[in-house]
Amino acid sequence: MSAEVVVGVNGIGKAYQIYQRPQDRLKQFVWPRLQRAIGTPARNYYRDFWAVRNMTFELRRGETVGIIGRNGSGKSTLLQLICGTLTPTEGTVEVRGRVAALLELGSGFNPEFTGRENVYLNAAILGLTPSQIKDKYDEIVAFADIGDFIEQPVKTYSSGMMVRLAFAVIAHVDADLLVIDEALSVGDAIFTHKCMRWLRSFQERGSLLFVSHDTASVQGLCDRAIWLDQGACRTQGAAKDVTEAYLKYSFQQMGGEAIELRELDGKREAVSDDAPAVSYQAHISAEPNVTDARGWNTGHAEVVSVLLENVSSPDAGHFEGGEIVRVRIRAKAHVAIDRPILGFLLRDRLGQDLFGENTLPVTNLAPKPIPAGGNAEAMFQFRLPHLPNGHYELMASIAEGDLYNHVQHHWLHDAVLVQVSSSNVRYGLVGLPFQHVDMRVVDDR
Ligand SMILES: Nc1ncnc2c1ncn2[C@@H]1O[C@H](COP(=O)(O)OP(=O)(O)OP(=O)(O)O)[C@@H](O)[C@H]1O
Repeated sequence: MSAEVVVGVNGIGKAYQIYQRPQDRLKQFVWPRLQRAIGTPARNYYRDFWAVRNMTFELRRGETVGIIGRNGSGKSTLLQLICGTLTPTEGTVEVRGRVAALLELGSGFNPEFTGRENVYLNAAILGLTPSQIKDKYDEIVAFADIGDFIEQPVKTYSSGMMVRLAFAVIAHVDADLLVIDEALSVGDAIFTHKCMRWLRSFQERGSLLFVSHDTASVQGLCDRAIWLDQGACRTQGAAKDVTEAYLKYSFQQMGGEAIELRELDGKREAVSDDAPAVSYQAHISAEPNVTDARGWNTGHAEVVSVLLENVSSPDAGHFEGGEIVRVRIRAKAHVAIDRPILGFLLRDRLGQDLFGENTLPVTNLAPKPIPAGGNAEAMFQFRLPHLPNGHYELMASIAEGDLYNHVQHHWLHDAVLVQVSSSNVRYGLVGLPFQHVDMRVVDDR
């Protein structure tokens, strides 16, 4: 296995023994031994069911690979084979480095132990020494953010709390490979954002295997994807190509035999007709979160308030896509800041950057120094895009310097929490204000 390969899966397969009737299990236990003892050929009372078969692939250092497929297609089995919690019936798996896995909910936890005891147990299983665990314990607990429940038995946890604790542990064990099985979907929006942010920073140094039914997550997070179908690899390749093929297959399955989805070559004539505009009503609320926001600071300057407000009614607290809004960021300089830059960025629940801006376009040529103890306010006015339903975070920061060389003095990941509901935008990251959508039957036979 080359030095760059973190996981090498070679012709791996896992077969389970399936018994037609309960008594066959007993027969299988007794007869083959007896038959061997008397020297007659032993017969089996089960059939092999291959949950995974003939899988071969490599995961390279720094790569993120997504695994998609229908229920029962073998995704969890494959991950367990890679993590070593299942033994392959055939083939080999080689893994280089420390592997941390978030598999089935609660697996790896002893329900009778408290959160604290489970942190020690899990981190030790993952190879940390007791003193390393002691050093990281406070960080793990802060990341999990489950309050006093950390001293309660894990059997009293909600599924969200369980995943918080499990993720907090795997995020602090310096793993080379992370294996994550769908588990994040039970966390709440704020925690999912936090995990996605953490995963994106982890991707810069480690490798990730990620199972999800959500093709958008796989496209957003993964370089490559593997589509499993009935235990076998149906296709693997660039995440975009594989997820598109899977999506087409899923729609085909939903439509049944009555519908045939055929590939289009993209060379069709444009249709241009007058039609009514699409209405994109949605409820968007924005909750300022500066005091509870996560991030970092140098102590030189501080973002003191961030508001997303409707220009026509700033106190309303809610608005719609397509309206003119503004982001107002107020910052205080604790020492003199010669070349301040204030900026913001809106991110979706997967941590994908949707849009943002900073003051460099106006301050790069004409810096506006803030004296020590002074304040500055930046305002960005724009037409709010139409957004799909979901939770978003508005990041805000104050930095010092220029485009290429700057120090971020105060960075708040979630300075404003934005929630969009009842949106008509169903596809993509943002919706466009379509001017015409129409359909007519054209009789050109
Ligand atoms: N212990 C077992 N004994 C017999 N069959 C098993 C066992 N564990 C899993 N299977 C079977 O193996 C197949 C693959 O299961 P697996 O859990 O890997 O699928 P999956 O793709 O992760 O499914 P899901 O998306 O529903 O989580 C399924 O048909 C399942 O019924």
